[in-house]
Amino acid sequence: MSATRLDGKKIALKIRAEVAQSVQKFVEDGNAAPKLAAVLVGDDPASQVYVRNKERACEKAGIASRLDRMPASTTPAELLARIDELNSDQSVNGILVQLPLPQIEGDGPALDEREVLDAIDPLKDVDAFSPINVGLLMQGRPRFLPCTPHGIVQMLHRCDIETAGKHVVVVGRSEIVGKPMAMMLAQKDSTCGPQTANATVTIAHSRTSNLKEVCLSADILIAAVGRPEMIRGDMIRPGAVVVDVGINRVGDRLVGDVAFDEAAETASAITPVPGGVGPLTIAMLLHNTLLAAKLQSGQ
Ligand SMILES: Nc1nc(=O)c2c([nH]1)NC[C@@H]1CN(c3ccc(C(=O)N[C@@H](CCC(=O)O)C(=O)O)cc3)C=[N+]21
Repeated sequence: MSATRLDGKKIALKIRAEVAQSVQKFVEDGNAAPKLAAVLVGDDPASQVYVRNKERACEKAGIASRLDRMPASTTPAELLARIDELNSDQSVNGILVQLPLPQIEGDGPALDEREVLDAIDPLKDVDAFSPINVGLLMQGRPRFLPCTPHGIVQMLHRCDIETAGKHVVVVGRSEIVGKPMAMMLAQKDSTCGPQTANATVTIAHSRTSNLKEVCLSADILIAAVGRPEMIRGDMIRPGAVVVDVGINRVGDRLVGDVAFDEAAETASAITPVPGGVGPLTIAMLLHNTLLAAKLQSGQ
């Protein structure tokens, strides 16, 4: 392996320490500690782990949290009522509805993710999934930045990886990662984070016919497709930076969207899974929760 391993865990701990310091200052200035409300519907084991990790990270940063567990049989009306309650609860600064929502067993009405996310007060939308926050980002005047793409931007910046003038290929076009990631890297100057804009961006996806050629033209390749190890070594341009957003459970192993060992032969730098992008997502969630508290206190 010749590539540098980009240690997301270490960078995330640094960011979390910075957030903790800012939280402390915010509280010393006479404000209540920021508070995050997480809503977990159903009992998906992976979601349980994520939500617990988020709670623990909040606690370490001095951020209060509450977890609302709701059964998989929750109806849309019940979930929307809970979100309303959190929207009007002045002590709650950030609201996160853990995705994916469970698919209904039996014949009750299905939970529509879009409808649920649309119901979250945009000022408390720490995931930045609401149409208002997506629109603001699109227009280059973001309020909240979505956690995973923001974490990637922070990592590139903190590892001195320049994006200006570079060709970035984003593989995947999800609302959560691919689309906002592409938009952020194409922005002018630093509207979406320091020194991490002005890239030439290509969005590739499952219907891209010449995926290998497109990937081979990337200076920075961001894989966010959700298919285990689909990006192979022969798709990496020598010296490219590879960012692996994939979190795939294969048996009892956690693997990314990139075949790490192959890609590391050719790349100049690469993020591992685990220990890459995942921890950064949580760090930026804490950042957004503090930002939400500041916005709501008029700062
Ligand atoms: N409303 C909402 N917001 C989210 O941000 C959200 C979500 N729903 N649903 C699920 C996905 C996934 N996600 C991860 C966050 C951290 C790790 C993470 O820290 N992973 C560790 C390993 C964790 C493990 O071992 O399972 C790592 O990569 O090193 C992974 C995945 C946030 N998501």
